[in-house]
Amino acid sequence: MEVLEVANYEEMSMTATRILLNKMNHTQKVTLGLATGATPRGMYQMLVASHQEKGVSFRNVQTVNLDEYVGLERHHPSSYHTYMAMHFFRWIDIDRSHTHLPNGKAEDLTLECFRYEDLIHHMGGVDLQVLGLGRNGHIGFNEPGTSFHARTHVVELARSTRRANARYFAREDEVPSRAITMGIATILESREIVLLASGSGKSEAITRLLEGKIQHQFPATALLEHPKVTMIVDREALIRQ
Ligand SMILES: O=P(O)(O)OC[C@H]1O[C@](O)(CO)[C@@H](O)[C@@H]1O
Repeated sequence: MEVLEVANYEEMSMTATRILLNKMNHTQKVTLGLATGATPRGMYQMLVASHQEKGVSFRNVQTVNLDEYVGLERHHPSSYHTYMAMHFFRWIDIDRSHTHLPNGKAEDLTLECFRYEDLIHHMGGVDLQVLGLGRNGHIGFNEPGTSFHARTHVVELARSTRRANARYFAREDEVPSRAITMGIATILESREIVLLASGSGKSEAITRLLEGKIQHQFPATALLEHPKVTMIVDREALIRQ
């Protein structure tokens, strides 16, 4: 795992943006795995700016997102479908039929998980996966204790995760209790992974990850098994706990 230490959130976002644009430049049709949450927002802003100000095109890009809440309509203001549209897709020239998220409203959720896995496979796999990091070490919505062999599946969200994400809902009890997420095995099949972390809130998680021991109670340590991971971490997140 390569660790890139950067000064702050802006520099983290800029470094991630550069890596994505470089991948787009060197691959004819690129499949990006995308994440939500507060962390990648700056990166999306910079990617949008590169389209609007420098004419970078996303026509050769297809995307798959890591996760979506179960039970939310795609147009719900707090769904990840809405997040992606508002922060990224609506501002760029990507073909919207090439952007994919799990359907949290599917009647048969098990079937939806299989469909999503199949879709990723037919897209040729993920060239570059962007990840945020949960304070409890989750990646996607893979909570502590999740099998590293898991593929796309339905998860019960940890209380701490629901609490952390309550800021995106009117009330904490409106945060869905379940989500569909790519599994750790699905994530590890990406050809390349970029993990982003910024701020003191992530420093405990980063300290644990940098210990370098694989622990099922800390899902992000699964990344230690992947041959091409770049971690972009700012100074605050690197302060040892
Ligand atoms: O970037 P944030 O908001 O700190 O969230 C970290 C992680 O938690 C999630 O928001 C899920 O709880 C992920 O989507 C994200 O990668």
